[in-house]
Amino acid sequence: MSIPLINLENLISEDLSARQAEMALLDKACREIGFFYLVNTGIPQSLINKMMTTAKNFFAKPLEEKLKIDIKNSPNHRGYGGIGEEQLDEVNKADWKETFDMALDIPSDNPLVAKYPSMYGPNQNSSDPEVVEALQEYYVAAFEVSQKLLTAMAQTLKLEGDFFSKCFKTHVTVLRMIHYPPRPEQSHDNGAGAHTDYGCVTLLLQDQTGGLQVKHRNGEWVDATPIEGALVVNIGDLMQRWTNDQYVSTAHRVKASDPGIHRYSIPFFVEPDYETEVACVPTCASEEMPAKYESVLAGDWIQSRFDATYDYRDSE
Ligand SMILES: O=C(O)CCC(=O)C(=O)O
Ligand SMILES: [Fe+2]
Repeated sequence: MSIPLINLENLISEDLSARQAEMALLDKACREIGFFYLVNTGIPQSLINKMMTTAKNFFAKPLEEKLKIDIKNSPNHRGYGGIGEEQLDEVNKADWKETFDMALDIPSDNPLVAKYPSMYGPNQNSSDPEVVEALQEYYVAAFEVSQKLLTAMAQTLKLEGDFFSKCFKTHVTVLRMIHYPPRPEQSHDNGAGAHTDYGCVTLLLQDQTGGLQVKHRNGEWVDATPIEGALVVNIGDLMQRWTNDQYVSTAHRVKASDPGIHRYSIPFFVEPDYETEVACVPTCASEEMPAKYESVLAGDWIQSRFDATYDYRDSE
């Protein structure tokens, strides 16, 4: 079993037959494994390289400096998360990784901030302007890719093209940088514990180290071997729910890095406006296959999943 490859250029092609052929591949990937490589994304290699350098530079800063923007001081989950902060696998050890999260910077006087303070609000930025600038540039580029992809997914599901993308006005999409330092002892094999992602789709930029594994339906763990210039895309739980389990949100994990190895990855968690009502899309229900889930607000759903994985949120 391998992870399929989807060409974004074909998905947005003027040539109808090229587009339909790629849409069929996309549909199959979303239904069967929920993971695919996305190539020809239009994100320049220079920006990809800049992001990898940015991640290295950011995490190489002294802990004291990173802790000035500690995620524990952010009501809306922005900033730096130290090693051990997150435990994605509820049974095994905490993840051997450090993280940085940012999203749309919403001024405190926006009513959405008062209404949903744990999701909306300002970022906690690095004091290094180059880091801030690179992250902002990449956020815009990755968002553009996500909207093209969601449009293609809507078309593939025989919905209006803007069915998903219209739900991204004040969205809660998160850009994260992750550093997996070498594991402290041979027995600690958890870079990121086995989990599914919460949102619509995740676009992952990874370095060339490897370590990400995807759980196939037959129980086998498949390596998501890095491909230069490609993003690894996966379906999240919200999209699975939205499509009545037609598109699958698949478990994945990251092995901890070996001695001397540092791995960097940059996921972009594509998540719609908080108040998006997520109810079974019309083309995914029928008499034989009735809607399985109650409608839910996207933000409430994501929030409930967050609470399960972050220790420091338990007391809130
Ligand atoms: O670092 C990776 O390759 C994947 C990370 C991941 O799955 C996540 O943060 O949700
Ligand atoms: Fe993930």
